[in-house]
Amino acid sequence: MDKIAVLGAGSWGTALSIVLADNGNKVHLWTHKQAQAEEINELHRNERYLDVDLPENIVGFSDLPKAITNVKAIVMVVPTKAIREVSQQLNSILDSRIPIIHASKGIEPGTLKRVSQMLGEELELYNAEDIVVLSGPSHAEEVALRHPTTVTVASLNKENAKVAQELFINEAFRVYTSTDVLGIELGGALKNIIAIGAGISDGLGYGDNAKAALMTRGLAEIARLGTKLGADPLSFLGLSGVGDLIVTCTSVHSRNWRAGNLLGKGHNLDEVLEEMGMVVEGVRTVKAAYQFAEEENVEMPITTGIYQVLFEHQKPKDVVEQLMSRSKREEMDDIAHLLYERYTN
Ligand SMILES: NC(=O)C1=CN([C@@H]2O[C@H](COP(=O)(O)OP(=O)(O)OC[C@H]3O[C@@H](n4cnc5c(N)ncnc54)[C@H](OP(=O)(O)O)[C@@H]3O)[C@@H](O)[C@H]2O)C=CC1
Ligand SMILES: O=C(CO)COP(=O)(O)O
Repeated sequence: MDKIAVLGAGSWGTALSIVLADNGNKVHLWTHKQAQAEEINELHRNERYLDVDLPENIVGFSDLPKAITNVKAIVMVVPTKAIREVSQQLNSILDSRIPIIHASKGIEPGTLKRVSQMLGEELELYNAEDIVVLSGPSHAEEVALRHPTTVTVASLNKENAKVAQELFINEAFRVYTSTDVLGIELGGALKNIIAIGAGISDGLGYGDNAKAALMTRGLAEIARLGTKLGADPLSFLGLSGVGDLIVTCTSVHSRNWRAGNLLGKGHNLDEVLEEMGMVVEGVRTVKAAYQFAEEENVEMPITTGIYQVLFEHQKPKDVVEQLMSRSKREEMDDIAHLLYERYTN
C-alpha cells in the first residue's frame, strides 16, 4: 500500500483523501489542529468539513514531518493564502523531489502569482514546472459520495501529469491530462469571482437570464485575460473553464456562490465571511484579477463590478445598472481578435 500525504484537512483535502483511499493508498491527512487529527483517527469523521464516514486507511496527522515520512506523493490543498507558509514548513523536512500535486484555486493579490508559481518560489527542491495542478468541476460533498466527477491534471511536464492521473483516476473520479498549467489554474481561480456574481444576482432576486448572462460574459472576460497572459483559449472551454464555472455558479454547495447570495440579500462582507466559516477564495482572487485587468489593460467589467461591491461599498443593484448600460458592442469582437492573433502568430 503506497502512502500519500494530503496537506490541508478542509472539505476538499478530505474529499481527495477519500478518492486516494478508495484507490488503495494509505492517506496521511495533515491538519494544523491536533483535535481534528484525533477526530479523524478515533471517530473516522471530519465533522466540521464533510458529513461522511471516512475510510480507515485515512490517518490524521498534526505533525508535518511525520505526515510526509515515506510518502510517494504530496497533495497540497490548503487555501491559497496558506500556500507559502506551509511550503516554508515543508522546506526544512523535504529531502527528495517526490511528485507534488496542488488542488487550490486562487491567485495571490499583489504578486499576481498562481499557486504553482508560489510553490516553485517557496520550495527549494522544486521549480513551478515540477508542480501538477488538479482542477475541475468538483464539489467536495459530491466527490465524498462517489458521485461521478471529472477533473483535469496539468503540468508542463506531461509525465508528471500522467503520474497524477494514475494516482487519482477511478470509476467515480475521471481524470484528464493537460499541459496548459496557466489556463487550468486561471480557469479554476477566476470562476470563483463569477460565482460570487451569480450568487449576488440570485440574492437580488434576478432569474436565470441574468445568471446565464453573467456566466457567459464572465467566461468571455476570463478567456480574454487568460489568452492575453498566454493560456490556450481552448482550456477555458474545458473542465477547468466552462465546467467549473457551471458547477460553481449553479450550486448551493459553492461557498463563493453562497457568499455572493448573502451579499445580494444585503449583508456586508465581514458578516458574510463570518457566517461562511470556510474559505471563500473568490474574495482575495477578485483583488488579484482587478489588478491584473489594470496592469494588462484587459477589459473585465464584471470582475470590476464585483470588486466595487466587495471593497468599495457599491450597491449590487447600482453595479448591475452600470453593467447593463455600458456602450454598445459586438459580442465576439475582442475574443475573435485574440484568437486570430494567437493562431496566426
Ligand atoms: N471544497 C471544494 O469543493 C473545493 C475546494 N477547492 C479548493 O481547495 C482549497 C481548499 O479549500 P477547502 O478544503 O474547501 O477549504 P476549507 O475552508 O474547507 O478548509 C481549509 C482547510 O485548510 C486549513 N488551513 C487554513 N490555513 C492553514 C494553514 N496556514 N496551515 C494549515 N492548514 C490551514 C483550514 O484549517 P482551519 O480552518 O481549521 O484553520 C482547513 O482545514 C481552496 O483553494 C479551494 O478553492 C477546489 C475544489 C473543490
Ligand atoms: O471549486 C469548487 C468546485 O469545483 C468549489 O467551489 P467553492 O470554493 O465556491 O465551494
